[in-house]
Amino acid sequence: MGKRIVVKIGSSSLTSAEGGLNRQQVRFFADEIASLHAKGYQVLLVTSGAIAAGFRRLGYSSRPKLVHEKQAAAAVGQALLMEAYQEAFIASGITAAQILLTRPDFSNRSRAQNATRTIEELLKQHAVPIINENDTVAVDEIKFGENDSLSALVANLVKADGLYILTDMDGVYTGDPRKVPDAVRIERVEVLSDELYRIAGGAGSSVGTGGMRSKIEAARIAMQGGVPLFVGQVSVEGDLQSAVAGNGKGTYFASSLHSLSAKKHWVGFLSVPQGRIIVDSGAEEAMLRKGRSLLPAGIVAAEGDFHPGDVVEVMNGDGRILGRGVTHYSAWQIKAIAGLSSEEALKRVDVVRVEVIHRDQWVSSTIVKEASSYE
Ligand SMILES: Nc1ncnc2c1ncn2[C@@H]1O[C@H](COP(=O)(O)OP(=O)(O)O)[C@@H](O)[C@H]1O
Ligand SMILES: N[C@@H](CCC(=O)OP(=O)(O)O)C(=O)O
Repeated sequence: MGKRIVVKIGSSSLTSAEGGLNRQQVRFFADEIASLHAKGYQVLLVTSGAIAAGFRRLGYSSRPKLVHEKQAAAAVGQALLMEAYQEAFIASGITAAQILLTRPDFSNRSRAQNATRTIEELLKQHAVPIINENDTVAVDEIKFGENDSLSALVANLVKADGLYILTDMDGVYTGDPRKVPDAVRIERVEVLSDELYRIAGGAGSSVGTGGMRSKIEAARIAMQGGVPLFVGQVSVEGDLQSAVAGNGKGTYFASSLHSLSAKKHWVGFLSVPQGRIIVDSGAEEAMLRKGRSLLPAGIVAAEGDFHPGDVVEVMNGDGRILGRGVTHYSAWQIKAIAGLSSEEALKRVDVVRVEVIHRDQWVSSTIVKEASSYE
């Protein structure tokens, strides 16, 4: 692996269940990063913990649930978090820099370019960019909520050589080890499978948010962006170096051979879907396994009010989201042609092309192999 890496540290590694920052842990991680920095690595840190660090100080007895309460807690906690990191990094002579991002900072081209330029300049000056979601302004529909996906998008944005998602478990197990005692660790993942999504559960602690599920989603984003990743634990001195060297306590994910085009990356990870199209099992099979476009015959129904050119989610009859794509039909046009042959559909509505979603504008939400084989 090369020398530009993104390290993500979760709330569960930095804070206690009762709320409040564990400064010793902050110092520990800063020292681990400093020793890589001293070896010439460019390190970007994506850190969670603002809400968990701030809620008690603000007077809540447990992690708040309502959005505006979490935002208020984050406003307090983010300052505490940065203060602790600044102090810890200064001890190693490293300048830390705060960067707060929201989803539009990735999806809007000029904002993404601005963020990239700032990050490149910080790295050039040997600083460590410390990134978190801008919790106080992120509105619900576009919020990451957990930082796993954010860290994967950052890794793709800066074309990192590796992403290291650190958590309180030493890897992805065949079941949540807190609930399945005989679960075993998965050492290496070459291709994501439905099985992996099934075994990855939610958060194990009261401060963590995404659990293993959001780490698998982050893996999908990074792998398809061409970035290999590690999900695991760094708990004693030297663990981060071992992880970077390839013998860490965790699970390694290979990057996909064919990374997604910029357009597909936007459709799959950055767009905000405007509605849903529900498809039958034949269409599901054609789209997921055979890399085909979605045709009117496979459509069951449409939900939401969307227009041609919008991004929509595609769902099967069991309520499972299969992926996202750009629709060439509006919601009402879809209602008029659902289940019809292509020939019949073209007689009923005036559209530019018969495919409802073309395979070139579609990203499957599960299996990397199929998704990238469409390229
Ligand atoms: N298959 C699995 N393998 C390992 N951990 C799992 C699995 N499924 C669920 N988990 C849970 O995910 C938790 C880590 O996620 P989370 O609490 O969100 O941490 P963080 O704050 O570090 O992001 C673990 O503590 C564990 O209980
Ligand atoms: N941006 C939020 C992240 C919330 C969170 O708990 O994320 P994570 O620990 O990565 O599951 C914060 O700093 O509190």
